[in-house]
Amino acid sequence: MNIIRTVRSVAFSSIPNRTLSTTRSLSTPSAQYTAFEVNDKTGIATLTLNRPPVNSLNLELLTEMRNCLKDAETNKCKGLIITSSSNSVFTAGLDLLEMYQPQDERVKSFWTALQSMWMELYGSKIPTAAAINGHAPAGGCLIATACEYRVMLPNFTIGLNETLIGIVAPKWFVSAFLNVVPRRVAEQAITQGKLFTTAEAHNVGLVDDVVNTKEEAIAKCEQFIGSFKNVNPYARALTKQQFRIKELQELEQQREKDLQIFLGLIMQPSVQKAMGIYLEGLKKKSKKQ
Ligand SMILES: CC/C=C\C/C=C\CCC/C=C/CC(=O)SCCNC(=O)CCNC(=O)[C@H](O)C(C)(C)COP(=O)(O)OP(=O)(O)OC[C@H]1O[C@@H](n2cnc3c(N)ncnc32)[C@H](O)[C@@H]1OP(=O)(O)O
Repeated sequence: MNIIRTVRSVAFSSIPNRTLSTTRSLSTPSAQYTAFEVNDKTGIATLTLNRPPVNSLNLELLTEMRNCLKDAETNKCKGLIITSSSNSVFTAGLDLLEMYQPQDERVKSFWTALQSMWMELYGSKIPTAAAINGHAPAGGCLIATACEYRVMLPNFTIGLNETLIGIVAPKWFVSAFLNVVPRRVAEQAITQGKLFTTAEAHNVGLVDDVVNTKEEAIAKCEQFIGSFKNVNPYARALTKQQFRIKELQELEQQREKDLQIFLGLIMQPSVQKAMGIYLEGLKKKSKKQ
């Protein structure tokens, strides 16, 4: 891949207890919806989702996320932090327009890219952390739970709300959720399509910490990644794999079947109708604001 390296100085003087540092921006020429930077001092990469207004995950954004993750691993970064450029939305989840009245080839590529992105993030060798600085419904929660650590800002929401849209969260969405939330809480919440407030999410273990600002969230993620500094990275990666291999193998072996189930479900007229109504509701709400 053709990686452009630029060196960009970032003054951290406004952040207490931080020495001046630099970040390298590694970005592919086509990067449109993401910013990817590596802190030269800590070796930690930050992937910022930047697809206004709500960072909904379309094929291009998913592809860019995969490229960033690959860059972080190839460049032997100490860890990866995922965050958002928005002040109110981490990501609104999958771009509903990819699934509503979709084109055949595009929707297949879209779902396949989502599967790949999830497997690469969930199974990543390097430590991963989510600085959730906004709402994280559905696919947003999927990305957060694929990471090893989550910190969230107050008064936002997170969860798997698919049933409220008339769609079903696939098993692999649920499996990562189950890593952090007790089974009974998960079953009730996901069948109800519940979105947890930050405080509720913290209470059930869906997020590990709550802080007030994005800077504090990034610092918490750095702290988490830094906690592995005395751990052999190879031993760490293999140990992580032992915890996650089952879900990864399950999806890898069922990829085609999972795609066909997805297509079968979203192409049902009743599902298309429910999605259309949901989208319309979002648009009406957006116009009122
Ligand atoms: C056995 C089963 C196996 C397989 C199953 C198969 C398939 C099903 C699996 C499919 C899985 C899907 C997971 C998903 O991620 S679906 C997406 C779920 N996301 C949501 O429900 C979030 C919807 N959005 C919101 O609630 C709000 O937008 C949000 C709280 C995030 C932000 O609110 P805010 O007030 O800041 O913004 P809005 O005014 O609401 O929105 C601005 C514009 O953005 C559009 N929008 C919002 N979300 C989406 C989205 N997810 N996709 C596309 N577009 C979105 C919204 O319509 C506004 O548009 P305009 O009016 O400005 O044009």
